[in-house]
Amino acid sequence: MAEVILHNVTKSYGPQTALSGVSMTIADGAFVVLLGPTGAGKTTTLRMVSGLDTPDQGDISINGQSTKGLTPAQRNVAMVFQQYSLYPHLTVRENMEFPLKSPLLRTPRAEITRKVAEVAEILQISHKLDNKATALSGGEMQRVSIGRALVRNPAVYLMDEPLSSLDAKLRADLRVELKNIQSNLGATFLYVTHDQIEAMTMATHVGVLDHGKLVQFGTPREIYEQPVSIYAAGRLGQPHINILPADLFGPAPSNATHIGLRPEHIQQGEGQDALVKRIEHLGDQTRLHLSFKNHDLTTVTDAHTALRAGDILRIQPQRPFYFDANGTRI
Ligand SMILES: Nc1ncnc2c1ncn2[C@@H]1O[C@H](COP(=O)(O)OP(=O)(O)OP(=O)(O)O)[C@@H](O)[C@H]1O
Repeated sequence: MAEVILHNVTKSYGPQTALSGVSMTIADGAFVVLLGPTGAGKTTTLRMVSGLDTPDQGDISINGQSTKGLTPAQRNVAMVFQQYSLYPHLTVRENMEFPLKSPLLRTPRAEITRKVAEVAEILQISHKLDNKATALSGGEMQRVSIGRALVRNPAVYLMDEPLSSLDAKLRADLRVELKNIQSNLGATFLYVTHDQIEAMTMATHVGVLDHGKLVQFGTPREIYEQPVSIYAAGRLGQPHINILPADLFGPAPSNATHIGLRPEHIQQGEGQDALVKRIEHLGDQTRLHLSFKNHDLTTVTDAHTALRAGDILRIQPQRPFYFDANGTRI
C-alpha cells in the first residue's frame, strides 16, 4: 500500500473550474472520504489520482513517485465507480479473475481461484460465480465490480459511491466488510460518498470540497466537532445542524450573524418555550421538530418520550457554534 500526495492540483473543463489548488496527503493506510454536494469536485479528484485524466497544474505522487506521464496501469490503482463496468460476455468468476490474469502480475492459478472465492464470499456472491455478468441485478453487478478491485493488492483503492446502488441491508453489511478489509490489509482508500453513516464510520479522515477547493481536512470527529464554516458543519450530521440568527436565544458575539446548533446540543427542560410541531419515531432515535420564535429547528430525544405535537418544551443552546456573515466559524 502507499501514501498519496496531491500538491496544488488544479483542473478546468473549458470555463468550468473543477479543482482549484487542492493539496492533500492521504497517509499510507488511511481511509479518506471526500464530501461535498454535486459538482464539488469529488469525482474529478479520483480521476486525477487514477490517471484517467491529468491535472492542468500541480502534481500527484504515489509512494513518493510523481505520477506525471504514468498510465492508470502503471500507477497500480484499483477503481470502483458508480456505474459498474463489467465485461458482459464473461461470467462473474471470469470478471473477478480478470485483473489477476494480467501478464504483469503472473499470479499462480491456485492463488487466483483462492482469492476470487474469498472475495466472493465477503461480497455474498459465491452462488453467482458461474452466472454471466449480464444475468445479475444492479446490486449484484456492483458487488462484482467491487470484487474486481478487492482481488488485487493495489497502491490505492479509489471508490466513487460504490455502495449507493445497494439496498439498505446489503449496504450496511458491505460497509462493515469494506472497513474490515481496509483495516486488515492496511489499505489506502480514497472514497466518495453522500452517505453520512459511511463517512462517519469508515473514514479515518474527511476532506470537505466546496466548488473545487478543499476547505477542511481532518478526522470525522474534528469536522463534526470543530467545523471551520457553516458549509463544513453542514456536510456531517443527521439530522442536519440547525443554523439560526445568532441572537435568537440571547446575546451573541458581536461579529456573529448565525448560531449553529447540532440537534443533540439543544438542552431540553430549561430555557425558553418552544412548540413541538411534529415527532418522528425512528426506532433507535426520536426526532422533535420544534418551532422557536418563528424558526424551525430539529432536535433528538429518547425513544420513549411522552411528548406530543402541540406540547410546549423549554429549550436552551448547549455548546453552540457561532459564524460570521461569510459563514466562517468564530
Ligand atoms: N468531463 C467533463 N467535462 C466538463 N465538465 C466537467 C467534466 N467533469 C467534471 N466537470 C465539471 O467539473 C465540476 C466538478 O465535477 P465532479 O464530477 O468532480 O463533481 P462531484 O463532486 O463528483 O459531483 P457528483 O456528486 O455529482 O458526482 C462540475 O462543475 C462538473 O460539471
